[in-house]
Amino acid sequence: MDHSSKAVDRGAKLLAAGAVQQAVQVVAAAAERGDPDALHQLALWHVYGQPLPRDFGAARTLFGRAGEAGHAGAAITHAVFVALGAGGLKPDWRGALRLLHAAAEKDPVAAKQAKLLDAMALDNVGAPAHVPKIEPLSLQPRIGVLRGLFTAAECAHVAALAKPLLTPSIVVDSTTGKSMLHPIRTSDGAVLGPIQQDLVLEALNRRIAAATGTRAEQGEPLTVLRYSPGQQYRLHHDCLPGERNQRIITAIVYLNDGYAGGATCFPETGVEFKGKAGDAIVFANVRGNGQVEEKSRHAGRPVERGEKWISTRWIRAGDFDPWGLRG
Ligand SMILES: O=C(O)CCC(=O)C(=O)O
Ligand SMILES: [Fe+2]
Repeated sequence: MDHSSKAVDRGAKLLAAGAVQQAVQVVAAAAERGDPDALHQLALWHVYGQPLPRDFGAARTLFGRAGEAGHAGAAITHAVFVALGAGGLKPDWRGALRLLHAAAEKDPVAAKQAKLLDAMALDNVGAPAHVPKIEPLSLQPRIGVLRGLFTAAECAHVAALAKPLLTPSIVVDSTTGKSMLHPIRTSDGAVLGPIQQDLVLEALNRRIAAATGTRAEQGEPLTVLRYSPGQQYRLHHDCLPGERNQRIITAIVYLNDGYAGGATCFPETGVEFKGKAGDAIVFANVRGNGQVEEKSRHAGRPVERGEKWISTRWIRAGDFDPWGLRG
């Protein structure tokens, strides 16, 4: 958030100085007086679990109060929390839409989201009425294409949401503790988790779930990657070593086209694919018996000219809720 109240600024300074209790007191007192930024700050602290205990139920209530007090971003996050069932409440898609439409009356950002959502044919639980059929590229392993899974406007929306959050793919070397370039992936990336996302993104996540025959709860947060010329994703497997709740399916939506290079390829199958903006490639990372499918190894070839934008959804075997958002 660009602007914040005096109390929130003071709280940040106190926190930085190690005066944790005072920081919380100052911000909580302002929140009690109805300061929207202070209410929002308390909500975020309950999400981070620092300096307040992690509590998605409390965060949800505070986002709601901050939104009602006029904090536009909080109203949007509140709608997402309602849709997701954050804090152990029942997911409520209709309720979330009502909240967003109410916010849209005053906030142009919410209005734009509402417009994108209004253009989607969704049922009562936010699932799409129609999804494209998977066109097979390979049967063993299963690799297929979903043409036009996202519209051009939706692709632009996802990219715009991620853009300010993109950071270079760096990893910390476990022996030296130094940051270094990621050895496998050289793109810039952003993870659109519950507090970065909006209802449009949630509807798209539900569309990916419907199109892959999975439940949205199985999905990791949507990740956006941007490759500049020379950047690539070297040959890898999406399964995680030793993971019990494995990444069984990957769905990659191409958010743009027109760049040179950058095809997605599966060397062990001969499949090489480059989608048009809005197309998705979907593939299985495990076999029918749940064992890792080695032939699903793949790479994003180096981009030669222009920028390549994709969003990836890694889909787990079971529900994925590492923060206990749904209680
Ligand atoms: O950039 C690509 O085409 C591949 C991306 C990828 O492998 C992934 O996101 O898991
Ligand atoms: Fe991958």
